[in-house]
Amino acid sequence: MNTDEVLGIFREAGAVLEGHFILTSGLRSPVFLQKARVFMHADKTERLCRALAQKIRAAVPGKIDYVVGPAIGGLIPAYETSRHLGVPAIWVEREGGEFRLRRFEIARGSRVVIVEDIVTTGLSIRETIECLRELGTEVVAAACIIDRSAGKTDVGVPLIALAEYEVPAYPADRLPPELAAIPAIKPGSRNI
Ligand SMILES: O=P(O)(O)OC[C@H]1O[C@H](OP(=O)(O)OP(=O)(O)O)[C@H](O)[C@@H]1O
Ligand SMILES: O=C(O)c1cc(=O)[nH]c(=O)[nH]1
Ligand SMILES: [Mg+2]
Repeated sequence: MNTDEVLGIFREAGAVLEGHFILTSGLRSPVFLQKARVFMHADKTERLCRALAQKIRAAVPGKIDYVVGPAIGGLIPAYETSRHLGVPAIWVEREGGEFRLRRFEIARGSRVVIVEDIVTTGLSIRETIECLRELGTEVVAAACIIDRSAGKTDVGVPLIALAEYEVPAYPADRLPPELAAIPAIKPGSRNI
């Protein structure tokens, strides 16, 4: 599946929003990919995640013990991708602001692949890697549906993106005037 097809699915679902958005990194952007509007459709989610699973299989040699999704955005794509990989899906979720594996036990040395929805700065994936490494697991790769950095983000492990789509993002004190003129909203779940 190529980038146009992935973006086509997002557009068809009404998931490409325009306005003034506060991203999880604190950056501001005129575009927000509201993945929930895609993931509400099982057929669209299946198409995307089957293709992502194929890309992961081609890129990751050896066994994968678990797929790990960072909640909330990673829950559905991690689950659906794991179904196509034939391995269990678990998740990390925030407790006191930090990602924790609250509901599962995982053996030290387990080989895991993180599956995210969207990557902008890679902050959420790096936080997930930190949590998983503290548990003694081996993070063999991370994957996402759309990489908004278009390959520029370094998360410290190979990042497998189904699509790369570069979208502008600005520090809050360096907004272009047309963005500063629009009230900002924060759609994601960090700090709520
Ligand atoms: O690469 P980054 O700069 O970390 O940005 C991408 C992250 O932002 C979103 O999560 P968010 O924390 O907004 O909450 P959500 O998972 O509930 O959507 C998205 O799900 C990714 O996890
Ligand atoms: O960077 C983010 O927080 C982010 C960007 C985006 O387009 N979609 C999303 O869910 N999160
Ligand atoms: Mg998220």
